[in-house]
Amino acid sequence: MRVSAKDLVDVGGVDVGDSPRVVASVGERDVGKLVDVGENLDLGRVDLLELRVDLLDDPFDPELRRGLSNFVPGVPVILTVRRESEGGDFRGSENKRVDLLCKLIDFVDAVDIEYRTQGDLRDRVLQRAQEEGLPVIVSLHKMDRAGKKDELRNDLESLLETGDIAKLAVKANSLKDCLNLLDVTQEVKKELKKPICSIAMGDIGRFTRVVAPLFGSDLIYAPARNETAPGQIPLEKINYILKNLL
Ligand SMILES: O=C1C[C@@](O)(C(=O)O)C[C@@H](O)[C@@H]1O
Repeated sequence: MRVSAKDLVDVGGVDVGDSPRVVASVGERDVGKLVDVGENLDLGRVDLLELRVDLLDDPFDPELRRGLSNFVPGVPVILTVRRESEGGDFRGSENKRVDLLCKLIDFVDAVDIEYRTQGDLRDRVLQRAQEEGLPVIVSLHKMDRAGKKDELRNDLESLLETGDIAKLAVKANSLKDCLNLLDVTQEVKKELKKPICSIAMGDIGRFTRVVAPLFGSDLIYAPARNETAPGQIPLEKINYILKNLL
């Protein structure tokens, strides 16, 4: 296995890899609302922002660039244009999606690309990010299943071979799925010491969103306003739990 990721990854001045970071995920239908979320966000404990551009009614809205520049001063931004098969809402072709990612990369601090993106298109994003000196989160979303431990381990290792931060989000259909994911997260973190994020989506997996950091997961995604994935816990609750329980 050739793991190229560093132990600690700098996302716009925030280190990812040594302690859990809270990512507020912003999913709005238009740029005006997106800017409004940015202006009114109670930062509590928000380390990073994720912009879910695929959730905009018009992801190509020229106003978006203006909205993105200095979105929330001081808080680094991750760019995501999620494809439909992995829980997103982007309706155009894969070429268009990758074009958009590459165009908007100038305005952000990190980019998220799905591992299963067609090879040459994925490489385009990786190369563009490298040119800009930006870290890449390589993500894999299994929307209806998790898989056994071996599969989960392979998934995390493949992600780490491809990008700087590995993000594995799977649908938990049983408590066993959650335990497997936590177990594998702990093992991979212990062995490879690389930045990873593990999430069990859905109601059954909800608790993993706050527990996974205890097992070595480095990112906690929570909605800035609207839920952007099944089973997310509101940001205020995440903050409360981090402050009082973890
Ligand atoms: O990949 C992820 C994680 C996520 O799917 C979640 O389950 O919280 C939310 C998405 O916005 C983000 O891009």
